Amino acid sequence: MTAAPVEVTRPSARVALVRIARPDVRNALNQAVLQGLEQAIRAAANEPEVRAIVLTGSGTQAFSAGADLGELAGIDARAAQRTLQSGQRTMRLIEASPVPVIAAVNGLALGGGFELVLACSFAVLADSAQLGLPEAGLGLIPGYGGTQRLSRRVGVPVAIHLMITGEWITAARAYELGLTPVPPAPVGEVVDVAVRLGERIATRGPAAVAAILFASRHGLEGSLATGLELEAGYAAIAIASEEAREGVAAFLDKRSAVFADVDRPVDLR
Ligand SMILES: CCCCCCCCCCCCC[C@H](O)CC(=O)SCCNC(=O)CCNC(=O)[C@H](O)C(C)(C)COP(=O)(O)OP(=O)(O)OC[C@H]1O[C@@H](n2cnc3c(N)ncnc32)[C@H](O)[C@@H]1OP(=O)(O)O
Repeated sequence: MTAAPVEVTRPSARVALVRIARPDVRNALNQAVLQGLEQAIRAAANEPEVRAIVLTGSGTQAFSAGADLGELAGIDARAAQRTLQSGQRTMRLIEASPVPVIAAVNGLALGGGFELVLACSFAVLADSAQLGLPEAGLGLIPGYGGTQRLSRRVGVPVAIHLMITGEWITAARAYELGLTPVPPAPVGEVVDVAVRLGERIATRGPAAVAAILFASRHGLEGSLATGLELEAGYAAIAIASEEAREGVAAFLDKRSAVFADVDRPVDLR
């Protein structure tokens, strides 16, 4: 019997802990994880006594290495679209949760893993953590909200640089960029720091907390919704592309991708 890819525990009465449990593949996000996260967050947010949810990865190497490239390699266009929509739905659920979700980033957060951090309302980074969006090197784009949420955290120039170069940033650099106001913590303490933050949040009025989360996003809501639609459209183009097939195959073959020249850029009309 395969272990559940998402585990939920209760480190304190008011705080639920949701852990991605696929350390052998750096907590990669396959469909089972995305659905498990959706169920876990929905269930925890619907428990009246839960005032905060901490989300982390198993092991100390990765929070999550992003979408499961092994699962992506063999899927057809319809399944790819389903995967895209499933991930977007999970991120949106986390972002819109009236009970704040705190990412306890215990290691690498790459691609969809970084997008998972960006969907959370709070983040505590391990000082050994690194974050990056390598999708363009796979012929993909950040399709789980990264093109919209990163720029809203760190500004468009930095977001574009990170998405196109695929460069990783350290936890210290992420803190400098304002990705989180919480200073990096030792990896062995990152969950405890996040749980303590959850307990502090639990002392605030739960209705007030939910209202602040909704109101603070409202200003972005319209543009965010439009932006996410635009991203979804371009992600759908990318996932059906020869570039993506070559990028994902190259990763799995443990070789560098060789992308053919394009005769024209993506239709920008
Ligand atoms: C075919 C046409 C394309 C169809 C596309 C359909 C798309 C559908 C929707 C997508 C929407 C976008 C979502 C998101 O924005 C996109 C992504 O997240 S893309 C993934 C981005 N992540 C990465 O590129 C990271 C890849 N991993 C690495 O770079 C390295 O593994 C690492 C994380 C830096 C760790 O390196 P090491 O410590 O050296 O360890 P290994 O490399 O040996 O890894 C150990 C083990 O884990 C497996 N693994 C790691 N990452 C992934 C992953 N993302 N998916 C699946 N498996 C992963 C790795 O293969 C090793 O396994 P083993 O070889 O031991 O079996």
